[in-house]
Amino acid sequence: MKNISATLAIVWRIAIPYFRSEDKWAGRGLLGAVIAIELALVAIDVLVNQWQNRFYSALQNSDWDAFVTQIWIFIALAFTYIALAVYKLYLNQWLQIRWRQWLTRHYLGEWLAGATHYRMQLKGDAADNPDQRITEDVKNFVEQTLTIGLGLLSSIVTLFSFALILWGLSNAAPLHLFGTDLMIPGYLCWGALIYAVFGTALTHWIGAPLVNLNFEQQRYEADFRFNLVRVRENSEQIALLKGEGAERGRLLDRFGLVIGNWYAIMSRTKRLTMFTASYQQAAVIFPYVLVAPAFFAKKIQLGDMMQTASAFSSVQGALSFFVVAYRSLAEWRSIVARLDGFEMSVDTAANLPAHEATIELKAAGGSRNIGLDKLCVYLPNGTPLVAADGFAIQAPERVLVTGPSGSGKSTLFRAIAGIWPFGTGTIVIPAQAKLMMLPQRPYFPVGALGDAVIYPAAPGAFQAPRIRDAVIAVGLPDLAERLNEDGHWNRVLSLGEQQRLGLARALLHVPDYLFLDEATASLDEPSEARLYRLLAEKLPQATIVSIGHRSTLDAFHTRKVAMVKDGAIHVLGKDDASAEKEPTAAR
Ligand SMILES: Nc1ncnc2c1ncn2[C@@H]1O[C@H](COP(=O)(O)OP(=O)(O)OP(=O)(O)O)[C@@H](O)[C@H]1O
Repeated sequence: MKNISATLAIVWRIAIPYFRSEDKWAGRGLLGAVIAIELALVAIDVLVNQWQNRFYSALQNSDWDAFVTQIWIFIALAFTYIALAVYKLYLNQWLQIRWRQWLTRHYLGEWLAGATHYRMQLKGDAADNPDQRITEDVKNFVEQTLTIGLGLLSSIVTLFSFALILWGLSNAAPLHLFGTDLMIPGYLCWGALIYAVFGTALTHWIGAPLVNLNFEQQRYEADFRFNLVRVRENSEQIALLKGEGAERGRLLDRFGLVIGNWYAIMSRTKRLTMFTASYQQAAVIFPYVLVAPAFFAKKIQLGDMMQTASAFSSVQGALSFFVVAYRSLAEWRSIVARLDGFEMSVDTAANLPAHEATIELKAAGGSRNIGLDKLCVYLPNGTPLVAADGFAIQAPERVLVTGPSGSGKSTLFRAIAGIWPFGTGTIVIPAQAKLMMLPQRPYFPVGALGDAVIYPAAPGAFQAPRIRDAVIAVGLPDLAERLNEDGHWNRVLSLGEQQRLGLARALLHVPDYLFLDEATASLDEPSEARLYRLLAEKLPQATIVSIGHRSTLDAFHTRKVAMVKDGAIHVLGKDDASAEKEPTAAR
């Protein structure tokens, strides 16, 4: 019970914001219409139930006129039912797509706000496969919440309407046993109730493990899909390393989990279906058994008996809502749990400062320098990695940061970019300063080459000739002619070409601070030198901070700072490797 109310509270928390959003009137209107239709359909069921009594009585009495009248009534009821059923589905689907649209935008907004998506990864796997949560889980949540919610409403209304009818029929057809009438008020109602409670309890007992099994199934499926995507993304590496055998093994291992869990679901579902199917079959005959003695004793007519059977099946059907919907409920609960996990993970990542020791990022007016004060950057598990104190990057100098692999150079850049929260101390950034980070492997969204180069600016933000000039300037005249061509550029271009395009991106965006994290490491030394000279010429005001291992880079920087090991951590510029100097090659 506690579990159910906790799940319902989560459903409420996930569902309600849409009905308070800017689309609330459409959402509420559609929901109201769908509920009204659902209730109207129950009313038609009640009318059909009463019609059954009249119809079978007309048959039993061989009354032709009454029979024809009942046929006309049935036609009218049937047409109304068809119209309502069509619009029930249509409006329901309409509501589903609007709700899903809103929820997807909402989740995308939260997931892609700041660096939340990145921080969620840093904090481990509270929400595995966010892609699945934003696609399938949102879709299924909306669909199933409506199906289950409306099903429940319809069951409750049906239950009360038909319980009243059944109560009346119980009095008209008293329980006739061993030649005597037993006056048990509403005995048909009680019969249906006992039958349904017994069914629900047994269903829950048999089906409870399905909730967890469904949760696991979705996780295994998503993991399998994710690993297939990774193979596709890294297919060149895998082909070069002849890793196909290893990949096949790994993928089949993951698929094995999908299969194993599926067998568990099958076996559990088989047991559940065995019970629910038997239960539903028994429900067909049960009401006849209850009223047959009264019928054979000629206490009631055929019409009464048929109406009773139909009303009983409606009451029993409504009471058995959980029996019938158990599998969907189990799936729904696992979807709700997954969305809840996603929301919590987004929340934790977005509010990391509230929970952990975090680096304070300060925007300073006036100064054009970046300052690192009493800074200690940690790994996500809390291990200190790199420290810097009283360190300033003075605009527009050119700094080369060197240090052994794994000493924390890239992580320090991430901290300065504001996406690495773990640590203590302060990073002061000039207010309004435009920072740009260029990694060794730049990211290009799939699409037109021109749009990929200017990313993250929106398509059209730069005039085509400007983009062309930048691409030519970095030494790619052939690509400058293909700016409108669509492609997966990270896959098509060589790493050196990608790095050149990364620099073209920097030329277009004109940052105040440009951080190059081995961003030219795949170029030969003369090309690297040419590009550094290009940066000096085109971005004279920019402060450039590079990470690199090549000694030839020295010539393009005014200061070289080393990461020096101090105990377990590295310290930035503890004893500056070289004094300030003029960059020889930039002159
Ligand atoms: N998300 C993460 N979770 C756990 N550890 C991490 C994470 N990112 C980086 N590290 C660890 O932090 C250390 C520093 O990594 P970083 O990439 O900053 O090194 P680096 O000095 O730039 O090395 P390189 O010169 O090889 O590029 C490494 O030991 C790395 O394994």
